[in-house]
Amino acid sequence: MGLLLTGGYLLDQRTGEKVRRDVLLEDDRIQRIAETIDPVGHECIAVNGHLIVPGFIDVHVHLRTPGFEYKETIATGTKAAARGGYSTVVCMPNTRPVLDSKEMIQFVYDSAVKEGNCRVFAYGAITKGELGEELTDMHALKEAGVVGFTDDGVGVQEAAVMRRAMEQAAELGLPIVIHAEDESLAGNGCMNEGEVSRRLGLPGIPGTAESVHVARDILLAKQTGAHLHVCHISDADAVEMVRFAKSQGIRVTAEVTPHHLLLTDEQIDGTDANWKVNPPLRTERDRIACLEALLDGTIDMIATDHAPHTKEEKAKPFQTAPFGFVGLEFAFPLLYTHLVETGKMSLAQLVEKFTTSPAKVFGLPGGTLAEGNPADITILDLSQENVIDPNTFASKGRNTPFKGMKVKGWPILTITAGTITYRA
Ligand SMILES: NC(=O)N[C@@H](CC(=O)O)C(=O)O
Ligand SMILES: [Zn+2]
Repeated sequence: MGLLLTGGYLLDQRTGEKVRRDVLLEDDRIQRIAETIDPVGHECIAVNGHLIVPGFIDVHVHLRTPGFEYKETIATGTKAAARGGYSTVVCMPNTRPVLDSKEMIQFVYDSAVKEGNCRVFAYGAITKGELGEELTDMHALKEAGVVGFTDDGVGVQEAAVMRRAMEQAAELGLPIVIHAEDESLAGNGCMNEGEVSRRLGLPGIPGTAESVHVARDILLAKQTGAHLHVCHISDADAVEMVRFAKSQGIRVTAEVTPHHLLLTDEQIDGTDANWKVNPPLRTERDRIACLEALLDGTIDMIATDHAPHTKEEKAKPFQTAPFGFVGLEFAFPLLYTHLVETGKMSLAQLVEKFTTSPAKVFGLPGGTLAEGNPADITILDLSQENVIDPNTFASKGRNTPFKGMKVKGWPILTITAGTITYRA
């Protein structure tokens, strides 16, 4: 007996057209895709004309375990992921202790088996304790199953440390995933440096704090042959560097967040730390550069940088509150509404940035719907319109500047490895 999804539509990958298809799942695989499939002997779910897409993949998620379980746990973070239509997340190592050893990776993977609600992969740290000094045992981390290396949350300050990390990563065939931030330029900034920060009298983080590291690491990737992946790109010059690197055949990929595609520093009044994130919301010029780069393929994928913090932490003054937004539970409808419904990008293109592209870049399961592939599936109701209401979140974090926004195109069913993980 299989699980049969009847009466739904798939997106034709070539034409972007919606085509009527039944989809049969057996165990953890897609068994069959056809115009009609005989329901006899199967458990049926009537999809009622909704859209069937591959389960979403988010390569930048802070699950906060171990050490910060008061912000998020693997149980709550992966439940939030399933509600947002995600089948797979890759979690960040800036936990306490840092995920910088085989044992810590194993701990996260064991916990995910026990309490997870989607597939969980982890990055291992580049340096021990994310202190930027001593390289981790990257070989051991690979054996433990990491999908890449990052010191996310902080930049690796020493170019020579990054060079050695890239040499190792190139040998191991895994990506170096960068949080691009030069601390000597970022200083104690709390928002983008520019007209708005000056008007508000708040210390700024210049775009160069990001672009200088992106440029440096592209050159090191060229030198070492490592695959460089740029996290949460937000600065127009950094985007231009990635475009140039790709044109030169340097192995670089990049992700952008929903907030850097939709928001700018002009919307910040300095009173609400739910608008504080790193990298900071930048200018309209930067935002447009990110959007154009997403459209022309310079930016490969969308990642939420889901970074939960407590209400108390985010109630602090703008200068002292922690950086970060949650994002898993509404990323798709948010972008569907603002990018697809407004005609800026096609539905097929948006889905690709949530699925096929991250799967391909990181070699993750899922990402495409085909017979024999993993049964990782999301069903979207493109006409359903809801308000983003933090009180309904499964995440412990409520910190989002998108609160109260009405958006369309919500996930109504998520299936991971053939198991229903969310049903509206
Ligand atoms: N993005 C953020 O503003 N914060 C992240 C760290 C990070 O992704 O850099 C966090 O861990 O809270
Ligand atoms: Zn980061």
